[in-house]
Amino acid sequence: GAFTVGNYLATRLEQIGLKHYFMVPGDYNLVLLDELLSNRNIEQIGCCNELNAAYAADGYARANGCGALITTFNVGAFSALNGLAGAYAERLPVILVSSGHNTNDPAANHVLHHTIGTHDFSYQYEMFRHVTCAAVRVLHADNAPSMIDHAIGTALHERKPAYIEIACNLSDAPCLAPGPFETVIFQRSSGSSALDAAVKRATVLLAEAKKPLLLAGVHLRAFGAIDAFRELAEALGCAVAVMPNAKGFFPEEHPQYIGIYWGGVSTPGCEPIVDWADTILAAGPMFTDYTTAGWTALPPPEHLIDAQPGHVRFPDAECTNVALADFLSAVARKVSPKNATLEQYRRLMGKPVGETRPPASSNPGAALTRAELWRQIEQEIDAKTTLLVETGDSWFNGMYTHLPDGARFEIEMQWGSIGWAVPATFGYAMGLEPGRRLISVIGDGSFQLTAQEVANIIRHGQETLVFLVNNRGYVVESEIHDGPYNYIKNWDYAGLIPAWNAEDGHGLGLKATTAEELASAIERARNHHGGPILIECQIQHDDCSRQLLKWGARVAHANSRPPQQG
Ligand SMILES: C/C(NCc1cnc(C)nc1N)=C(/S)[C@H](O)COP(=O)(O)OP(=O)(O)O
Repeated sequence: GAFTVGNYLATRLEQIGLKHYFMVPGDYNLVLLDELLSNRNIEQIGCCNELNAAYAADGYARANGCGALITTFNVGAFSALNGLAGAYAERLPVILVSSGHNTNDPAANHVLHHTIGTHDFSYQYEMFRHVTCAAVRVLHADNAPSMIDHAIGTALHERKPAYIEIACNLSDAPCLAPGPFETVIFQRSSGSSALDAAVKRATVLLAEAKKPLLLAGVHLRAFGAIDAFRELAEALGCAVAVMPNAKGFFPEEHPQYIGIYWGGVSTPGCEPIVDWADTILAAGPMFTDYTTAGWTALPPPEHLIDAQPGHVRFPDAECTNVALADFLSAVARKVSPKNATLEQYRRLMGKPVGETRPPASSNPGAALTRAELWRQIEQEIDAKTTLLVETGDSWFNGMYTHLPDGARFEIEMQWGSIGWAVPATFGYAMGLEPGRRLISVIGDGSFQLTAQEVANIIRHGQETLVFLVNNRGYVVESEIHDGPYNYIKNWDYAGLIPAWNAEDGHGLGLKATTAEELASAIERARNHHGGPILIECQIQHDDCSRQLLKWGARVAHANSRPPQQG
């Protein structure tokens, strides 16, 4: 039959590669949910709340390329706002669709439920405009195709979230059939002369350099430039470091890899080489207070070629309208090998050592420590594993965990909103390709924000392994600046799993207070099927990474800069 607005939307969501989308129902969106259900190629996934639905769509987008969620007006969308802004920060194309008021209500001067009780219905749209790259309000069916395509196409081009509001009485209104999909997706391209100019400049600088070095940045994945970066690395033959939120974007077993560059908490031997380089080509970096360890790890501008998603900044010029992948590939074809930085690293460090780990604890019955926990986690990571770490000391412990070729790493360093990890774990696993597995490491403090989404991990039988690090509170905060506010009520975390199982779940909750209890819990996890395994790992509050101590001091110092006088 004729297309409706709802199944126009469903067709586009299917065409951008979604197999699932997340939602919480509400009276405004029930008809839209029916229209979406009529498309059998995409599956409707319920979440416990809309913040979790947004985080799940974020996690799904990390595994699948993009994500979507459906909310009801105001009370649903506003919970999702934090998750949408996080998708913006993390450069993930998450599409939020919120149902809105009936198109007759403004003219009827109605006041409506789920609003702040005024006659202005546009404030939700106004708020979402600030955290999306495109925001549209469909208030007439005629405009639905162009508005929906604009929002979705821009999100995919910009690698940022988009907002689509659809009046509730338009969900099943007739609308034109969608045109060919190619009209929606427009690839990021470079101006040919702009690209030539940028490549020429970079080639000259690299030809003059005696000791160039490559630095991988967080935008490499969002803008499809991971392969181009590797091409350039292998053409140059120089040392390659990665920024903390680009971990895993260059293989850690590659002979040119020299580790994480994170200032004073860099992988041993990495920082001196970055400091020694005379030209650093950073590909897609975000230099922030966190990624520069409180501004202590900023490459000097006079040595820096800063290649961003749409432009390249040189010490003395900026070239715009240049796509990152195009730029890196083109430069790769022009440069000649210069391996001085790699040679120097090998003089200093011998074979790449990465982070040296202490040996297994001599007494397996001793109280579990952070070092032993992560030694055992590292052993679980293989080529099919993704390691997802929540904001907390898990950032630092995960950061220095070795990734075998094929392993992946997920971190939300730019937004850093605790509570992201449980729903993101749910969404990531929903989009995971068959044969791969997910291990998530989540602190007790973060877990308490969105824990209930574990019930949906159980509902869908996802066999995710979750390490719940119970160190009795907010240790990152304690190490930056302690106070009574960093201590929380303890939960029986492993004991929650049977509660969420109820009569039909197959989750497994285990506790580990010693090395041997952890080893046996992991062994049981290997043989558990039909649901997630949550291992509550109990360690001391101050048993944190040395990197957190050093990084925390620098971030605390950056936070405490006095206001500029005068
Ligand atoms: C409270 C807060 N950050 C402040 C914060 C507060 N609220 C939101 C939504 N996001 C945030 N980052 C942070 S990092 C806690 O130490 C996390 O505690 P936990 O999950 O237990 O991990 P660690 O103990 O390893 O730190």
